[in-house]
Amino acid sequence: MQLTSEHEMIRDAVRSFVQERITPNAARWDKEHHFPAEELKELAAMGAYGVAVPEEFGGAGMDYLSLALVLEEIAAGDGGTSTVVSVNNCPVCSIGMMYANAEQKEQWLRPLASGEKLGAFCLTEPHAGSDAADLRTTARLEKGGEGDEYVLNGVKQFITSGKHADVAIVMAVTDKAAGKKGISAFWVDTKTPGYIVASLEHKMGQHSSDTAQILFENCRIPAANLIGEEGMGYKIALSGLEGGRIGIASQSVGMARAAFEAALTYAKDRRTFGKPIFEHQAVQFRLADMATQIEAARQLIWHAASMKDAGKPCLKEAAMAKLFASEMAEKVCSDAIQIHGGYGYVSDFPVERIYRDVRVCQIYEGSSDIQKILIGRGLMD
Ligand SMILES: CC(C)(COP(=O)(O)OP(=O)(O)OC[C@H]1O[C@@H](n2cnc3c(N)ncnc32)[C@H](O)[C@@H]1OP(=O)(O)O)[C@@H](O)C(=O)NCCC(=O)NCCSC(=O)C1=CCCCC1
Repeated sequence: MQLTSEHEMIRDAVRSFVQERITPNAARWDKEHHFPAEELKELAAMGAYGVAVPEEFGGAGMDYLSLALVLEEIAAGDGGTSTVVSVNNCPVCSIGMMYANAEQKEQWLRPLASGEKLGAFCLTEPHAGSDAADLRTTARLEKGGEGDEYVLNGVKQFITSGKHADVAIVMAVTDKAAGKKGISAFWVDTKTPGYIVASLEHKMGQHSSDTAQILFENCRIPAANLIGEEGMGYKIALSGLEGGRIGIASQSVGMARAAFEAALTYAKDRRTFGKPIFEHQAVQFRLADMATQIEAARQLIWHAASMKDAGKPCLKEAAMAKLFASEMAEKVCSDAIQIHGGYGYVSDFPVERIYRDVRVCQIYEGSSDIQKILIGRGLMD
């Protein structure tokens, strides 16, 4: 698949920004666990927070293919930064586009898509990751007084941007007896009393993005914050994850590309047995495999994104892209370390950090095994 000149322009604009403002800082952000608020604001001003959201709702008015390109470029500079941007686009803005009513689009979607506010997605719980329907967080409707309110109680785990987000989409049980159909989705202003950042995870990588455990303790929100209708929350969450998986696949390709480019540069420079190691066929074959795998993943992503842009169902295609790209990226980043030899294992070279950053792509937004479940189901259709 080929890009249009408009897509190339978007990619090149983000690439220039990333090379200037993100790549040179990524190692320091990793060491200092620094959240790049300033650079994220600049990305937001470029339209990166709501790439596929129409301009009438504050977005950049582009498409999912553009979003894939934007996320690949950001991830090539820094994995953690791309995760923050990815979540804000999908599932957060995509859920806003698909399920918010007109008032909610104004109140919640517009500031998120324009980059005025940052979003988080609260689905996972300490005991409910892959089995996402097994939620215990509750939302109890209380009528009267100042107006009808939902009262949220429970714990959410591994929440990207949980500390820095202004807005969270939260899935909670409104009718325990109804199982999957008893889950509802809500907009929550993170300044609401009872939204508590309980702790921050100490992660292997992606230190520039925060991952928090969030406690909901009698967190009272207006009943008007319900997204869609009661009982629609699980479906809302799963449909948001579909686009999110294209995003995670794209960031996997971005990180793999960065590791590959570092390995290629190193291989041309480093000499053994009287010549650059690039000229040893064992190293050249490894690089050839890496380049091929990256391009194959990219094409799967562009295919899934184009289907989404055409309004076609693409659950299977998004899962294939996410599965292939995240598995590929871990292998490519590992090979990039191998080409660097001992230097690949120390933090003087970027591949050590990129390998730590990319590893989680096989786990979050649905592990590789969950993607296989979705692909398998798609084969039955
Ligand atoms: C696939 C799965 C393991 C099991 O699905 P079940 O069989 O229960 O669900 P099933 O019966 O298939 O479906 C329910 C309803 O939902 C509709 N629908 C599904 N997909 C879609 C879709 N794509 N579009 C529209 N509707 C959809 C489905 O039709 C059904 O509706 P109906 O009741 O019939 O009216 C699911 O639980 C899953 O996926 N886990 C991984 C969670 C998981 O991935 N977290 C990740 C948490 S977030 C995360 O990790 C992050 C990381 C970093 C960035 C931010 C987020």
